[in-house]
Amino acid sequence: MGDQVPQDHYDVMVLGGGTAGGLAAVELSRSGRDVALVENRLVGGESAYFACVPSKSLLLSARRGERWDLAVARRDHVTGHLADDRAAARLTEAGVTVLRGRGHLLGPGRMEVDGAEIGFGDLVISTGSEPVVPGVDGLAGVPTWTSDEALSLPVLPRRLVVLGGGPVGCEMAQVYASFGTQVTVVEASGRLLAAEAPFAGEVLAGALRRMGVDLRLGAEPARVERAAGGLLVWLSDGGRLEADRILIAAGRVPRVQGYGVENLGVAVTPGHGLPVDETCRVTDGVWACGDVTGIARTAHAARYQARVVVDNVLGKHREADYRAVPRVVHTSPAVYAAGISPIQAAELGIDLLTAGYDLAATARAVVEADERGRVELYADRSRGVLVGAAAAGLYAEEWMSEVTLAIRAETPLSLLTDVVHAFPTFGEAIEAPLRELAGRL
Ligand SMILES: Cc1cc2nc3c(=O)[nH]c(=O)nc-3n(C[C@H](O)[C@H](O)[C@H](O)COP(=O)(O)OP(=O)(O)OC[C@H]3O[C@@H](n4cnc5c(N)ncnc54)[C@H](O)[C@@H]3O)c2cc1C
Ligand SMILES: NC(=O)c1ccc[n+]([C@@H]2O[C@H](COP(=O)([O-])OP(=O)(O)OC[C@H]3O[C@@H](n4cnc5c(N)ncnc54)[C@H](O)[C@@H]3O)[C@@H](O)[C@H]2O)c1
Repeated sequence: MGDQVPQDHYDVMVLGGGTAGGLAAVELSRSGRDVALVENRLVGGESAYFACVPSKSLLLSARRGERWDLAVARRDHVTGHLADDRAAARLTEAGVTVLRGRGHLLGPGRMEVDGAEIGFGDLVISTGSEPVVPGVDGLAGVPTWTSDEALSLPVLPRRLVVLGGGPVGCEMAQVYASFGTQVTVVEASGRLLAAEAPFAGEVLAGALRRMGVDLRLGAEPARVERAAGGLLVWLSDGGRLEADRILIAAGRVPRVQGYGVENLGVAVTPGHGLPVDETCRVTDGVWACGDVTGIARTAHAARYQARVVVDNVLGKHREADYRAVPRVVHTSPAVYAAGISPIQAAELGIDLLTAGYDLAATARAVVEADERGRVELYADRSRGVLVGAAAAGLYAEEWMSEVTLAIRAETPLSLLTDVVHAFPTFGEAIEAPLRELAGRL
C-alpha cells in the first residue's frame, strides 16, 4: 500500500489525490480532522503531470520560439519528471495519511485499499475524469495518444491528426504546430470551441490556420487504418488524412465507475457526474468535488468545490456559486469566457444585451503589433448587471478577471462605467461596450 500504514478508522477519507482531493485533505487535516487520502497513480493528479502544467509549459516554450528538445526538458522539469514525492510530502507535512493504492467502497463508512478495510466518518470523492475515445472503425487497432501521452512523451510526430477542436485539441494543435509538426484538427461541429461565443472559435481558427494548421470543421473520422509509413484517417466528408499519430481530444467524462460508489446507494450514470447538491453533498457524509461532479471541469473549479466541501464537512453551511467560473484556453491569442454564453441565455429566456469591441482599436494592440481578437459583454437588461463575457486576445486570461468579479458581484453597469483602466492596456477594451450596455438599459 505504500508509504503509510493505515489506521482502522479516519474522520475523513479522500478518494483521489488530485487537485480537488489534495486541497480538501490538507485543509481538513489543518482543521483538526484525522484524514487519509487514497491515490492509485500520482499524488497531485492530472493537472500537475499530464494536463494544466505541462501544456502551459509547452505553450510558453512555443511562444518563446524554443527548440523542441529544450521545451521538453523544461516541461519535464516543471512536472518533476513525473515523480510525486514532493506532492506527497506536502500532504504528510500537513498531517494527512497518504495511502497509495486503489480505493474501493464496500458500503457506507467502509473502504478497502489494496486488501485493507478502513472505516471513515466522512468521505470526499475526487476521482477526476477520463478521456472519451470515439467509436471510430479501426481506431482501437492503431496506436493513439490522449493528452496524457501528448504532454509526457518526448516524441515530435511529423504529421499529427487531432480529433476534437475543444480546449484540449486547440491547445495541443498550437503546441505541436509551433514545433514544426504538420497538424490537422478534425472537429465534428462546424467550429472550434463550440460551447463558446462563435467569435472566439473564429479568432482561434484564424491564428491556427496562419500557423499552417489544417482545420477540418464539420467533419468526423469514419475509419482509421494502417498504411505504408503511417496511418490513414478517412473522414465523413470523404476527405483522407495521412498521419504518424492520432491525438484523441474528443472530451472527458467524470470517473464514476469501478470504485464501488453504488455500494453507498448512489446511482451513477456513465458519462455523467456524481449527482451533488449545491453544498457538493452526494448523500449523508459523502461529498464530491472536481471533475467527478461534471460541473465546471477546470482546476480552479476543482479547488473552489474542494473549499466548499471542506466548509461543509466542518459544519459551516456553504453553497457553491458557479455563475462566474472562468473557462480559459491558454493559446495565443488566449480565449477567456465567464458566466453565461449567448446560447445559454437564449435557453434560460434571459433578455440579453450584447456589446463588443475589437482589440485592434486599442492602443495596446498597436504597441504589441498584434491586432487579433475581440471582447463581448453580455448584460441582463432586466437587472442591469453583467451575466457573461467572452474575449479572445493576447493575455485575455489575465485582463478579463475584473469582468469575472463584476459578474459574480453583480456590480451595477452604472458603477462599472466609472472604473478607470490604465493606458495602454487591453483592459481598456471593455470600457466602450460597458458604456454602450449602460446606455441601452
Ligand atoms: C490537456 C488538459 C489541459 C488542461 N488545462 C487546464 C488548465 O490550463 N487550467 C485548468 O483550470 N484546467 C485545465 N484542465 C482541466 C484540469 O486538469 C482538471 O479540471 C483537474 O485536473 C481536475 O482535478 P480533479 O482533482 O477533479 O481530478 P484529478 O486531478 O485528475 O485527480 C483525480 C485523482 O483520483 C485518482 N483516482 C481515481 N480513482 C481512484 C481510486 N479508485 N483509487 C485511488 N485513486 C483514484 C486518480 O489517479 C487521480 O490522481 C486541463 C485538462 C486537460 C486534459
Ligand atoms: N485551460 C483550461 O481550463 C482547459 C484546457 C484544456 C482542457 N480543459 C478541460 O478539459 C476538458 C476536456 O476538454 P476537451 O477539449 O477534450 O473536450 P470538449 O468536450 O470541450 O471538446 C471536445 C470536442 O471534440 C469534438 N468531438 C467529439 N467527438 C468527435 C469526433 N468523433 N470527431 C471529431 N470531433 C469530435 C466535440 O465536438 C468537441 O468540440 C474540458 O471540459 C475542459 O474544461 C480545460
